[in-house]
Amino acid sequence: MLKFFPKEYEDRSRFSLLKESPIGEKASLEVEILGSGQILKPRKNMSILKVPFKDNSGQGYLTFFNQEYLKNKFNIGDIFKIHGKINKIGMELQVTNPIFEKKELNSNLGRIIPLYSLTKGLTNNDILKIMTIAVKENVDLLQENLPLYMMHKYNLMSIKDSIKNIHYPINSEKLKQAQNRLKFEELLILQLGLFMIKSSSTTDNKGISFCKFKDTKKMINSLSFKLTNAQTRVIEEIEKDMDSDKQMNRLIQGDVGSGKTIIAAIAMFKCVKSGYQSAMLAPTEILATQHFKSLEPIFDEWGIKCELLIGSLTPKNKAKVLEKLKNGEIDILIGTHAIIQEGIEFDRLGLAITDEQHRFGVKQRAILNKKGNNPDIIVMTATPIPRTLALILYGDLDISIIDELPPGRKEIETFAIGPNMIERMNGFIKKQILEGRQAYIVCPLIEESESLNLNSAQEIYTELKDNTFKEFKVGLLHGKMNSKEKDEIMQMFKNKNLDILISTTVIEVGVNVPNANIMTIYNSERFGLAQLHQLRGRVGRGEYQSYCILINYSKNKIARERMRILQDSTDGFKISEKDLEIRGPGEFFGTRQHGLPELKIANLFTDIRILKIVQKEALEIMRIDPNLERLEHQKLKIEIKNMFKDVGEDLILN
Ligand SMILES: Nc1ncnc2c1ncn2[C@@H]1O[C@H](COP(=O)(O)OP(=O)(O)OP(=O)(O)O)[C@@H](O)[C@H]1O
Repeated sequence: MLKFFPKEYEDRSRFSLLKESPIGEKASLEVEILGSGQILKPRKNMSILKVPFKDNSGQGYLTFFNQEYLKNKFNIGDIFKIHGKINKIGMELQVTNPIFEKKELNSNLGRIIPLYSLTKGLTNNDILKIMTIAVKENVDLLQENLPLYMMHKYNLMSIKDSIKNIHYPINSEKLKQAQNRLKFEELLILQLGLFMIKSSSTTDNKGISFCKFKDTKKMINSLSFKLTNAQTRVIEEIEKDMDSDKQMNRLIQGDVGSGKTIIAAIAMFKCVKSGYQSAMLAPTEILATQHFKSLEPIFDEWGIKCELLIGSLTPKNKAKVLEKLKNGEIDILIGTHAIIQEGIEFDRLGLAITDEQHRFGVKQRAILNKKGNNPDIIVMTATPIPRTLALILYGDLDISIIDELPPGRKEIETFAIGPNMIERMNGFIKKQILEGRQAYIVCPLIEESESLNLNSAQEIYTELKDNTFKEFKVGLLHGKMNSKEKDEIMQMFKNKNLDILISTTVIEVGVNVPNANIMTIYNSERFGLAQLHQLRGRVGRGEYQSYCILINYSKNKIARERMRILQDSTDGFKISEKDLEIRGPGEFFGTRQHGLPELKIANLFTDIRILKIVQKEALEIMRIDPNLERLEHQKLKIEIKNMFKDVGEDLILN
């Protein structure tokens, strides 16, 4: 009970005067009852109890709907504390269905009231009552998890006072202190846990040493382009990991178009040349197919056998691929994440490459480890995350960053427009197509929806194909199509059999069609900035000047400001930091999606200030006491195990 924290608070500590309280908002008043209640029956099945009152500013009525039984509670001259919404009906001021309490029973009014998550049959008042007992009878049993030196250093509130104040705040300042202290502890436990998982998974897991094949230079030299300095550096980091016999767990972070695919290819090349198999897992079938089509010819030159495994294969072909994989005839398997879940056996899996959308937690690693002899793991991400957060979200991985784009890329010109400019925009698209280019048009929905007033891909497709762009070849792509249909459309667009591709966000990650130079996004206000940046990254991948047009349907100031951020910057890191600043955590992924334990009180995004301090302390603890063996750290260790139990990672926290 004590750790069942309120989800929010209602400040009923400040009393106001009736006449000064804003109409339509909740207020706390101290009132004197002027007369007995009157019951009105405006309709059948409806009664209104009206009780006249006054305070120092004037008179009004408490009104209760269908609660006649309350009539006897109010007697002339009684003083009540009340809290409710102030309404003005004609000339009358009313407080509708207020919470009320006789003055002498001072408990739930006149203070900051915690509001808890409820479920059917359980009211906030029930919880308040139980919590009062729970706190009273148990709070003294609590012991500090945080080491004393840390409590002193940051002047943190004691655990007993924190728990008391979180459930029964004395005032808003004490509440803040209590919250900060509990957040501090929770974030520290999370961060320490992640650091420990990282050290145990890198120091304990003996992996494969790929030193038989040290030199990837030949393959690199045979490429049609020269690697950027950043790519070269990242390859060196990967090779170092691969040569060592520790299991690699590395995250490669690179902005859109920074050239991550080729890095994956080079690592797989090294793996295969050392006598092992490699798997590359993509988030969508479209992407898996694309990787296969671009990498297969490269590997073919080196006599490396590469296969694609996706849902649209016939059972017969699938069985063939699986058979060849098992007996070692296939060197590289490219597919979606499904390929590690299904009953697939490798002959000698040495390296798995995946993307950030599926965090490789212990469970996934365990599956993979079983499929090979602790294969190396590379996770790729194009989502730029500020370092503080990367340490949490990927706290168990080593991080490499590709902070440079291939040379010769032209900056994408970004425009934010209103719906009134769509016609002009279409004119511009026509002109570009006539010059030989192609365009993407992205919509937030697949089909029309009655409840959401948004553009759907289906609608826009019909409209553009039959009218606006009827002289051009227009295609439609969305997530509900089967993989064969998706692949066909994607292939047609790649081969320039389509001029315009209308799509939902299924094209968001990784799609690479260098001839396409216009990205148009309907209802851009509905997307996250990081997502818009990803979508924009689908253009500007070739030699042509590229354009991104954001159609913003919102008049809201923040929406306009967000569009401006995209117009002003093409740096993914800057964009995500700015977005966090103005929008807060909303659009960024939650901890759950990353397979992290659920937090009870801290928020990774809004509590970034605390997180930064905590990270410094966690690093220091790891330096002086990596296994948390010192007496003052032992309670933390127990809490870490508790926290990670839900995600199954307590297993490796010895
Ligand atoms: N060093 C380089 N010089 C020139 N072109 C490069 C270089 N590295 C990669 N490319 C090309 O740049 C394009 C983008 O590369 P890639 O698809 O690997 O990007 P990415 O990092 O995966 O981006 P995204 O996250 O958008 O998928 C590809 O056409 C690729 O061939």
